[in-house]
Amino acid sequence: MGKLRFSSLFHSSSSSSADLEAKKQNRRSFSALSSSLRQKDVQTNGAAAPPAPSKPAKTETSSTSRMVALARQITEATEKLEAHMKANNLPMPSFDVDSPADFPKLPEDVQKSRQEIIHATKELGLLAHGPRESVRWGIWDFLDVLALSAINHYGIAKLVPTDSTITLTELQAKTSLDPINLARLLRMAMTNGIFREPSPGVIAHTAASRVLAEDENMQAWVGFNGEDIFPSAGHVLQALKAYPEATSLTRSGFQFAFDTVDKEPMFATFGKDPNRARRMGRAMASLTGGEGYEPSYFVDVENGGYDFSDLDAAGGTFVDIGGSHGFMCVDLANKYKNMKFVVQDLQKTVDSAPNPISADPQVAERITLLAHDFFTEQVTKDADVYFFRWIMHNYSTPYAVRILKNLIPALKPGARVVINDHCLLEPGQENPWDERVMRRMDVVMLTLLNAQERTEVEFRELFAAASDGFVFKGVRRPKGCRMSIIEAVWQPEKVEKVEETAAAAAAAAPAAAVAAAATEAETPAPAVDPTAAAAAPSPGPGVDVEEAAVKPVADPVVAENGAAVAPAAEETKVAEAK
Ligand SMILES: C[S@@+](CC[C@H](N)C(=O)[O-])C[C@H]1O[C@@H](n2cnc3c(N)ncnc32)[C@H](O)[C@@H]1O
Repeated sequence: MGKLRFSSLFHSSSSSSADLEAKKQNRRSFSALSSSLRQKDVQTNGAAAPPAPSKPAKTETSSTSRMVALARQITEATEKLEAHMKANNLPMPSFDVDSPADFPKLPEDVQKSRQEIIHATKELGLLAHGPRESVRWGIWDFLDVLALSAINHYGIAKLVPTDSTITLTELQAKTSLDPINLARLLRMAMTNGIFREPSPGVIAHTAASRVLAEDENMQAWVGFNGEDIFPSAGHVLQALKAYPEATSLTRSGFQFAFDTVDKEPMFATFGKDPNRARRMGRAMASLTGGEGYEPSYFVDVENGGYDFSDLDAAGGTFVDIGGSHGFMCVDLANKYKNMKFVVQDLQKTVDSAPNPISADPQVAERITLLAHDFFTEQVTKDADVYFFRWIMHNYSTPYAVRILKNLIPALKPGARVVINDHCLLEPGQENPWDERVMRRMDVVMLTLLNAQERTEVEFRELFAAASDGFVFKGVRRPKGCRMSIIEAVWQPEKVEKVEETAAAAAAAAPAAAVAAAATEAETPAPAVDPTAAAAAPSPGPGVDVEEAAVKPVADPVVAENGAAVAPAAEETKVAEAK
């Protein structure tokens, strides 16, 4: 049950191609299963219909008309956006230092126009550059990161007054950067609308550089990207060459960049450095506070969020695993007045949560914070919902399967497992803005953690790999939200049925054939996870593949904030949480 039946999938392949296939499957999904499921999923999963596919790419000969079509689209969409802003007395977008840093929440159709402008200007720009020049200069984008990262590191934005200007010489006196390097970095950033130079040698803020001066979470976001992700990205090729399967938490670009290969996962490194950990925490706050990620999308039923009315009527229990400081449970408890909530996270996170968790006692008394490591068996038994938000995408398949398996001993029939994460659509199905963000996030996950964003098929396979008892319910996505709601329900009778069928087949088959089949089904593919291979002898027949892969790093360094976390001392029953 729940074992990855690798060898049966490719028993006819040569051993080297089988190795390769096993590595691929361990990383992303089980491709043979994927292709057979893909068509069915589209028809049966109940997910919100994907947006209309973008127009097929035009051939070179029609690029002139495409350019004009894009220009018209940009004009129309811009006029629509501007009309809305004017009609509502909203300030027009501008680089001016006093311009608002964010758009207000726009009606759906106006937001769509805004997205069209962003996408069509990008496409038009690419066409106008032409293929060769686009590639030549596209690869230089890392220099934008370098300039912004240096400006942020030296805190230059905070040294520039918001209501006047400053000369480069004056600015230099306030930093250790000499005027020449200061000027070249600033002028590079100015090509992206960050700072301006109203007269030679005189620097002033734009709206964007002002954000950098005033928004601490944005400073952390730039710092985390520039000083942690950027060096890691520069080492991904090295990591992939050394460990092409790219599943281990201790062999990603991050470890190659910071000399921690086979020593510790990124979160453990951050756990030893409070400043770096704090910066990442703030960077995450910046990200998750951004457009399309607000927790309200999950709560707002009218907009496609999750409706817990039935559970509320029954006084049910919701467990937020890796729930940080419990903000999602606070939002839900504000809406649902009878449900109980358990927020589980690592000890350090639980210890730093606000106390009380809400100023409203009716909310606070229904929320329990509990130290629990999700790489150990679930301690809150018989809850109605086990919820993971921004968790699964931090882990490659072997780890993610282990996390799901750890739920099983606590699950009652009908228990729901709800994941709130990105869910990748087929290329061209996603709206272009979200597609860009999500594809980038997928590669960030590879860079730092050898982890990944997933498609619906891959989520389905994750549950299937954990146990046949998880019945996949599908994926849906609240309107305007970038995160999807992925759900499975625990139906243990399914496991029993599968086991009965297997037993009946065994009884009917000749003993020798059954023995051979069993060996084949349970023998893991070679080298499924390099961490396992390095730390333990190759697992033999009957060894659970994911277990072998996860074990060496699950204890205890896998803890995301780096704490060496002991499993919770005692089991917590739902009753205790009430
Ligand atoms: C990316 S954050 C997501 C937080 C929250 N769910 C949200 O939606 O913002 C991951 C969370 O998982 C917690 N975490 C990491 N490893 C963990 C583990 N082994 N057991 C429990 N929680 C863990 C972290 O402390 C952090 O709060």
